[in-house]
Amino acid sequence: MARQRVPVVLVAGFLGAGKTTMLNHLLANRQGARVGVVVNDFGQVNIDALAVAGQVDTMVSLGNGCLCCAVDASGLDAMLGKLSRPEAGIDVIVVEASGIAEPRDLLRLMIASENPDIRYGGLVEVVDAVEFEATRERHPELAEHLRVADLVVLNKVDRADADAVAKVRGVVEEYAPGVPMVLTERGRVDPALFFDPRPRDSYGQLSFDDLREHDHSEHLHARYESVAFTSDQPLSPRRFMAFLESRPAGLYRVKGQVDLGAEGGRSRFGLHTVGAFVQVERSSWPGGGRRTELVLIGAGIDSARVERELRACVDKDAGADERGLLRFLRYLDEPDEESSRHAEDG
Ligand SMILES: Nc1nc2c(ncn2[C@@H]2O[C@H](COP(=O)(O)OP(=O)(O)OP(=O)(O)O)[C@@H](O)[C@H]2O)c(=O)[nH]1
Repeated sequence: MARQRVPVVLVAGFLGAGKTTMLNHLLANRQGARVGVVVNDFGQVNIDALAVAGQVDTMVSLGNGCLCCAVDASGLDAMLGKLSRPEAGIDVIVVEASGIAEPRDLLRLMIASENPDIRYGGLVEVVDAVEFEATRERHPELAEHLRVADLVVLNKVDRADADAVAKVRGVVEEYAPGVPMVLTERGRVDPALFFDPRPRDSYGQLSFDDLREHDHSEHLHARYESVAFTSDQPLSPRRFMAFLESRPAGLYRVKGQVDLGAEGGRSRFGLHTVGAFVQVERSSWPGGGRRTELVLIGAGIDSARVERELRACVDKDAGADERGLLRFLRYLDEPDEESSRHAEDG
């Protein structure tokens, strides 16, 4: 089995948009997952939630100043390296950019990172629905931030009326066509958008986490859809690649394993996509046999259509399409093969 890489989620957004509020919500609702946090200033982060997870010693403060200025590639890499060590047992790392950090630079650092223990977990841009117009005027670079985002969290919708929210949505969609968007109050996104909860049995003994009061505001969670797809027959590499390359707008994450009918030992393809980013890892099938299992998560996606499109990829003769498979291998993330890439680059 391939080593589990720790996803690194980048959270960006202008001053006061609600990044820290969202981070605290994630910490309070992390369902057993261990969260590593990198922020400039811990002042408002719910340290209790981290303390409960026993992660205090692995927290890394950047001190004063903007994250992008404070770290060069090796600086952030070193920090991520510390947090992603298998011994740290962390399931997800959230990097909160300061109000003035350039998300594009962070994204570059992430994509260029050679740390084998991490993978890109998405760039989330938190947008203040009330202040959107004012922020846009003051910071025209907001357009660029939205363009590179994998997910837009349109926050503070409780403070804007429906017309105003619709208007902001329209502008965001213009700047970031096809980028999934969730509407939130107090940053209450569903943590499953970012990371997977830990299976109960991996907790071991009853932890503080089990005793803690959880945030039961389920109904306030931003809505998203999740589609599970399985197939005992292999998928045609060509058709599956076409599906990946024209993923429906709104599809934020795809994760799982794919059987493309390939022969040989390491023919299980583990797949992670977030936004436009695609990462494929190769490993052996476990004893139980081969089977495609995918979970697709998005906001405003047509689940029936996604399932139909995937079903149409099923091809019992998939293994015969060696050329198609070779093309798919471009996505492979291995040191001696062409590494994973951002779809924009290709
Ligand atoms: N009404 C309302 N207030 C919110 C919401 N989200 C956050 N706030 C408030 O907005 C203020 C700013 O939120 P923060 O989470 O600190 O924002 P931030 O993006 O981390 O801010 P910086 O770190 O300064 O960039 C706080 O007073 C929050 O309580 C929301 O959805 N609705």
